[in-house]
Amino acid sequence: MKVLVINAGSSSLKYQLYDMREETVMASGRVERIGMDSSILTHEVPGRQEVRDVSEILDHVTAVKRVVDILVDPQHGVLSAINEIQAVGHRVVHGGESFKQSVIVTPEVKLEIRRLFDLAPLHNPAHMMGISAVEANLPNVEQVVVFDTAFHQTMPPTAYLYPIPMVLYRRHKIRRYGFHGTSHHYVSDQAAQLLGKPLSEVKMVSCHIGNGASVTAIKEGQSVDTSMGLTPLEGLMMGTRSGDIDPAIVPFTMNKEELTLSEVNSMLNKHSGLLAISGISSDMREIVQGMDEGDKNAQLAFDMYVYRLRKYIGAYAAAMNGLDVLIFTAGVGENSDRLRASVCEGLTFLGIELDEELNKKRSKEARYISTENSRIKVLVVPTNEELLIARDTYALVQQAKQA
Ligand SMILES: Nc1ncnc2c1ncn2[C@@H]1O[C@H](COP(=O)(O)OP(=O)(O)O)[C@@H](O)[C@H]1O
Ligand SMILES: CC(=O)OP(=O)(O)O
Ligand SMILES: [Mg+2]
Repeated sequence: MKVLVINAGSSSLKYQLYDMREETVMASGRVERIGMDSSILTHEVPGRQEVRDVSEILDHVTAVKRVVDILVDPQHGVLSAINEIQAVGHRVVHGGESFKQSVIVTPEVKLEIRRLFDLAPLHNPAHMMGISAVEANLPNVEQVVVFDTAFHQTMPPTAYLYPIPMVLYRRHKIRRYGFHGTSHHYVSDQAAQLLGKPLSEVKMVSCHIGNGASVTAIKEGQSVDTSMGLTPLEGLMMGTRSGDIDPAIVPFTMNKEELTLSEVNSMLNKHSGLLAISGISSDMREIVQGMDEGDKNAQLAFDMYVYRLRKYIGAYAAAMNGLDVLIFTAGVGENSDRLRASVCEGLTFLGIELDEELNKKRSKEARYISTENSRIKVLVVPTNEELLIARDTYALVQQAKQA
């Protein structure tokens, strides 16, 4: 079976086409700047040269059409007809409390995703556009949605409730949901395999450090706490997001600076984090470069980022009364040995001992970066959310066929 995986954002759409027989990626790519003056489609087929196409793509329906067209293109494509795509799996960031696992898309499921627009205004409307765009272009294909929140539905109320009036939870479902669950789930499985131990025997802290960043405490293979909350703003300092701040800063700043709700939201989501402190960039590569050139603000941004991450790791070790494995994943976690070294430097009291050589080695494989004697094992595990989405999609569609 061929499964197309789609991660639709507000102005971008990433895709991967899988052949599920061997779980191979046949093609992958992304459409960027949807709805802007010139959109860019980048398409890659393993072993062939990357294709870049600049044109006007005004909406997600057109974006999916372009993706389908290039997949069947005689020169750049990998399929002879579009009906070879038998199922489409979508990443959906917010599944609220309704979805504890992936599901086949039905009218009820779509209604529920719409109901959750309020809780993930940057993400869910874009995912819904992706789903509708597939309906328009591939009308007879089964669609599956895989939620970032699903893996975290095992958290106990002590972890997911906020100490605010309970009526807000009852009326509006204000609670911690957590995100990047597909990634935390995938890397914890991979880590257990690498260790050769069942998940039931290990306490893990998984650090997904990309553009968005979150930490999860995983006990017996289940998420027991995670740093993102009602929305993907809480927790760690990120590229452009503040992470944890005193909530009183919101009304105080609104008052002093005469900001509207949407302005303060934009300040915390898009103009904070590494970008705000460094004044340079939200990209960790540029921060590290700035540090090396002696830029004090870049150094401060890096130090704050590390300090806040280290505090979460300590907190989650306490939350689980122990820690056996620390995992780094996603763009920064997989690629920045500097970040990993700095985080671990302050965690020797826990029994973490990093192997400098192993930490510096570059590889696409899951690997140890701690010394043999390190009491807590430290791993780098490349994430693969798309593969988990493809697997869930395949499994659900197979099940539906047999039913
Ligand atoms: N070699 C590197 N060193 C430091 N950071 C890196 C490196 N390569 C990528 N990154 C960081 O990874 C981030 C993207 O991570 P990624 O997980 O792909 O994010 P997302 O999926 O949220 O878009 C970039 O913003 C960049 O800061
Ligand atoms: C939920 C979230 O923050 O996702 P991303 O890291 O893709 O922005
Ligand atoms: Mg990501």
